[in-house]
Amino acid sequence: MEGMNVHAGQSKTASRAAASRPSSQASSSHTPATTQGTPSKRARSESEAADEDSDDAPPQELEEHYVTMRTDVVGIQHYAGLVGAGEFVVLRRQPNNPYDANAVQVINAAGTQVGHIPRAVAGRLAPLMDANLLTVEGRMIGQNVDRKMRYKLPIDISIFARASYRPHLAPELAWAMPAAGFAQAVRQRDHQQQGGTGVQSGTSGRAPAPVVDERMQQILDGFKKVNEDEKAADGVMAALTSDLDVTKLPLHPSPPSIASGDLHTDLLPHQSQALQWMVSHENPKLPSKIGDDAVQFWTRQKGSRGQSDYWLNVATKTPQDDTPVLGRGGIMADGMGLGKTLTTLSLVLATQKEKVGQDVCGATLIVCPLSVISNWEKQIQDHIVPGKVSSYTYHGAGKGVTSTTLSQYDTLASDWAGSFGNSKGKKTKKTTGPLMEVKWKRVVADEGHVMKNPKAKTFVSLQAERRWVLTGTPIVNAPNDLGSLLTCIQVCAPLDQPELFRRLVIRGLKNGSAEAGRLLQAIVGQALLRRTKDTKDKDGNKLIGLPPIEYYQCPIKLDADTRVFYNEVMAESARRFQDSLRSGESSVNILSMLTRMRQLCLSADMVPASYLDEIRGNAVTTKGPAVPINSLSDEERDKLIEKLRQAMADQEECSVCYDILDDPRITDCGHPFCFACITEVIRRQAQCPMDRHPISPGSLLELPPDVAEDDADKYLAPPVRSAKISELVHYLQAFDKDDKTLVFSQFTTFLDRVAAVLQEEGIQFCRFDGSMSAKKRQAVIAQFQTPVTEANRAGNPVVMLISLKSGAVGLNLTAASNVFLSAIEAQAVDRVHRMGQRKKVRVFQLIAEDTIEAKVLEIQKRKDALVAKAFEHSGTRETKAAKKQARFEELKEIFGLE
Ligand SMILES: Nc1ncnc2c1ncn2[C@@H]1O[C@H](COP(=O)(O)OP(=O)(O)OP(=O)(O)O)[C@@H](O)[C@H]1O
Repeated sequence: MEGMNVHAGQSKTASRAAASRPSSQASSSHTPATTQGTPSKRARSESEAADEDSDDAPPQELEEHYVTMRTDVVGIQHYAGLVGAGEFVVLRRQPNNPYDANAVQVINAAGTQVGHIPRAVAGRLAPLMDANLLTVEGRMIGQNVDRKMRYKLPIDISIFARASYRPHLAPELAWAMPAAGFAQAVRQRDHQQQGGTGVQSGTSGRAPAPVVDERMQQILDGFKKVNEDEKAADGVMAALTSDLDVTKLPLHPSPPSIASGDLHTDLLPHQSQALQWMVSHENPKLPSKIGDDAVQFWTRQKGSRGQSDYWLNVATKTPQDDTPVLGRGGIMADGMGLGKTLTTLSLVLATQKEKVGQDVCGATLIVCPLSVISNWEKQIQDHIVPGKVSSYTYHGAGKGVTSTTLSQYDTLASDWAGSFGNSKGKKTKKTTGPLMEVKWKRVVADEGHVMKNPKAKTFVSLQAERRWVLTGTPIVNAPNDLGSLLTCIQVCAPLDQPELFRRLVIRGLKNGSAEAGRLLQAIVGQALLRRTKDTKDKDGNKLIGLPPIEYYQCPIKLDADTRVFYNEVMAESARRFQDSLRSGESSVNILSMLTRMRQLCLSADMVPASYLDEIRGNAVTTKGPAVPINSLSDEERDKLIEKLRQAMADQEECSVCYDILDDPRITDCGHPFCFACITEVIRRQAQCPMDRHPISPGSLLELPPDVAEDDADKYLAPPVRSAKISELVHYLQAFDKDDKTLVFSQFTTFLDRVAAVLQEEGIQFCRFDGSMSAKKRQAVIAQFQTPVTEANRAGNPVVMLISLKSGAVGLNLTAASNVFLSAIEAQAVDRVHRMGQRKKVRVFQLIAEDTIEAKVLEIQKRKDALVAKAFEHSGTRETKAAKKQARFEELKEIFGLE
């Protein structure tokens, strides 16, 4: 989506201060007809789309630049808003203006009104704006920072709209063209379309350098690649942070330590530096005099001729009299395993005596994925002297815990669902409950890169003095990830507003503007600290000494029966895929075929024998009426439940939204969907999208409440020895008997099968997956992290079977020195290759020869991003249409159809 030149007509820039977008889409006599869709259903603006899960965004047509014209902002004398030359301003419709129903307000980046657009211009623009046919943006040419009495100020107004509207809109906008008398603004492409700002990295706004230097080029090139290749993100981060010499960061003068009686562990130097950096970012100070470097982009400026000094935001060019409010916090983005948890706990200790504002409690709330909660508990236990920090793990309201009780702890750890309700219905955002009632001293989002809407919105709605995001991967998919993090920490306002960030940074980056790159670099310099395992200290040593990693790729030969089955499935799948490409039919079935082929590579029995018939279309399908679930036999019902459970375990996608099943339901004809998706389908056509079987709300079945934990073992599969499982066991038996090993899989059903064989072989193992409670997870990790000794050998697991989805982030599993993976997943390897690891780490990839696995690896080498997306079901920021297109391309490649 970021790649699209879609601009918001009603920017959110000023939304904190004032009104929201007019909801009416009043049709007007100016509304042109179009043969390409109804113009009144204009592509949503970026700001609208950003309010929702971007995956849900409908396909959008690009808006393009139509015209930039120069006019005035009038009525300046009536309003308090100050503007600087070059400042981006918001043009907002004001339909309730008592003097002019067509009024268009001009609002500065700080959200204060500056004036209006002249009545004649507004009269032309308003109907088109109301009909959502175009987007109008303003950039000031004049300024009133000197506060001299003025009635008007020149402004450039740019109009953007869909390309397909041009034949109809162009006549409507003829009045804006130069020939019609309007002075066409000098077309400063770099400014108008690329969001130029004139900001120099980390400084107080010198003139932009005209040439793109090498490092900047690296940033820009990197960003072009980030969408395609996650690995490029690391390079971009390195380039973005290269301005800061991290070796020169000051140490904390008196960090919590063994000597101070607070910790059992002394901080490493890089942690002490991080602590000092965090403390200073919680207490930022505005520049004390004119000429001092900008802080969060605010500089002091001299007022002209007897006027008092004022503040100028050098990024947005916003001048103001009021002292700017600086954000407190930042993004602690040290690479994985550098000890961000202990650094953050030290921040809690080091600031325990700091004064907090009125009504603010002294507690730090840490919000993180469920799998990471136990890590916080464990690290508090391991590193902090008992009694120094009071901590509590919060698993949700309803247990009688009040906000008053919560606010009395020093730290609280909570998972997202625990804090804010689970996400039944994707857009749920719970903004009530005890956590929302407390004014926190500090809120911390751990593994903060998982924060997308609505999580980010919920995090933003927590009341806190200081806000932190901890993440080892600040850019996951796109540069806008940094914008989202900025929004979460509310630092560098008003750039923390998504709309402005997109306008000033993202658009420019997309167009290769060095100025936008410099602005981003400056934002990173203000708000983010990042070192990696490869960063060297001032003596040239790595920050943490880690043993080496060795990677092994091990080819596996499928057994003869599986090979025959596999070849048939592959041939049939490729044929079906080709058919679907020809007919334009959805690729739904093909995606599940892909999953089936991957399962065949793991263990043939994961795929039912009837599967070939099913994909050949020979399976009997019921075309009778919708069957109410309560009329099914127990046996039929159990079968459906089992099928749904399997779909969940395999992380199958919903065939309607192409996303992981959310709040799943299974139809009586046996197809799983998200509840919201299938409900919408039923509303429209009451047929199963997979086989056209009639369905109704009554023919949907949901999973019964969670299986009791202790029953989990009863799901052990029969001990089937596929080629891959046999090879895995062979390796495990060859390892030193005290070596510990992680076996990752995306399919928990595969882990079931491995478990059965390990049990038969007498190899001690434990499991870690999404079905386990936080308590059980913590117990399992503690058990696995216990080194093997003669005394405990009997009950000490040497293998952990771990689900990739729930175990790849945030865990400390340094007891293991071997890792088995299907694809090299950096995050999974980082569970083991981190501080505390003493042995050499070996990473094994068991790849079934001449299969989709091998093919994918081959592609991976050529086109990393393509494969990453096909095999990972992690959400991205692509629109649904873009995602679908990308998948098609991936599949074509995998099936050898290109
Ligand atoms: N100063 C220290 N001395 C010894 N061990 C430490 C120190 N600081 C942290 N550790 C240990 O290093 C390991 C990694 O720390 P931590 O989990 O905080 O990393 P992280 O930066 O949060 O990584 P991730 O991004 O993967 O969550 C933990 O086992 C932790 O206990």
